[in-house]
Amino acid sequence: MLLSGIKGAWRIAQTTSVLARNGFDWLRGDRPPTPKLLRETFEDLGATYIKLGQFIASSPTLFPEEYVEEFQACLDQTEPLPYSYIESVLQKELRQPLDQVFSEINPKALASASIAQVHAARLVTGEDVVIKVQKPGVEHVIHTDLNFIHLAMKILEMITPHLEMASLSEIVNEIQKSMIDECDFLKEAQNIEAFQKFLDNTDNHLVVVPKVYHQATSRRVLTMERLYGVSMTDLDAIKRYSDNPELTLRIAMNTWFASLHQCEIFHADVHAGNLMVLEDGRVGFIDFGIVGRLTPGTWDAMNDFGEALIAGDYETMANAMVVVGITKQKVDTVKLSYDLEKFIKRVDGMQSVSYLDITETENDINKLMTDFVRMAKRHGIQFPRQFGLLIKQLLYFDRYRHVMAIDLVAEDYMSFLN
Ligand SMILES: Nc1ncnc2c1ncn2[C@@H]1O[C@H](COP(=O)(O)OP(=O)(O)OP(=O)(O)O)[C@@H](O)[C@H]1O
Repeated sequence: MLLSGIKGAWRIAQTTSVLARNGFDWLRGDRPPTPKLLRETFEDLGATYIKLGQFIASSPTLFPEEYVEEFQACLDQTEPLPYSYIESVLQKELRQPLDQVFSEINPKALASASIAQVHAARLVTGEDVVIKVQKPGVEHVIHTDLNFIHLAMKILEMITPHLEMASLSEIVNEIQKSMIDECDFLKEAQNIEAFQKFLDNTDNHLVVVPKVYHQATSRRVLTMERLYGVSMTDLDAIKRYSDNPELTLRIAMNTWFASLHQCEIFHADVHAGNLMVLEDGRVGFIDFGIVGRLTPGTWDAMNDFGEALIAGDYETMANAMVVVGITKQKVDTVKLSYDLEKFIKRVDGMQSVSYLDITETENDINKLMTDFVRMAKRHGIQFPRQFGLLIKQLLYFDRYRHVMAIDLVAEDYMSFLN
């Protein structure tokens, strides 16, 4: 889509003024901006750039560690927009009087991020729902921000000088595609329903995803069943709803692992805030905006990796890493297996940690991820982003396991993997 008309012109003016305010002289030179300056600028520039920042934060396999680290702090919680704006999006999108769809909508937002705002509501048919409403203008900005592509290429080129132009433009395309996907709530609805189908196929009644109400859903409005419970960040609250928190976590992990090869998508953003323990003790998965897809080859290698991990067979793990990664040189798998052993022992040694705080956990996990990626790079292996998402998720679950003092035996891992 072309950047056109007054809105496009306004957006250019807006971007230019933020850049000027933040002293973006570096754009004309060769020196990259400091990670902090870049992050603050992205936050000022709004949704498109915040998403670019989050992409950098979640891609330690691609970007330098100081940027990945700094962008963990890229804020995606914003002041809620006044309800009148949200109401106008709802009216435009649902194309019918709102009181024919909802008997009530709470004007106070439950949550507000750069792309969307979430409100609690009730359908005229009586069901309690939440409505995720895209903020006005977001999709237009993301579709038409041509100067975004230009600027993003320039920024990425500066912070990753070792990457070739071809891979850079591939990355920018991937970023744009994932942003556009995240703005299409019909896609998110499809992801939720793909996961539901997987739960049905595997007879899994212990995990739920919110039911989607299609009569009140569009590209910019997602109306779904309201799940009542607590997020998994709150260990004490979990204990209130579950007699057996270990089992609850086991169920969440087990389900996620099974989805890797039995579901067409996997949830690629399962931090504790997106996992809920419901009042009846079941586990709820929410926020399917970021998902991954595994190719059968990656799944097989991942499976080998997992089985070798259980058996303590570091050389087979090293071979599996070579299969998944992109290598330009011959990898010395014996040396790699020594480094892997050291790494796994370090992860195992982090048993003393006893918090589930989201930021702290993110920090620790990113540190481990960075080290893992650095180790692979030292051996000439570059991982695709999907594999990075997967390993990060594994480290997350490993952290939950330690925090909840769950002693998983080898059979547990095996059952997760099969
Ligand atoms: N089905 C639901 N039932 C109850 N609460 C929900 C539901 N869906 C979302 N929420 C609440 O709204 C918050 C934001 O929802 P969601 O994560 O889908 O939006 P988001 O804009 O992608 O936010 P973020 O990316 O910051 O997590 C959740 O953390 C949760 O508190």
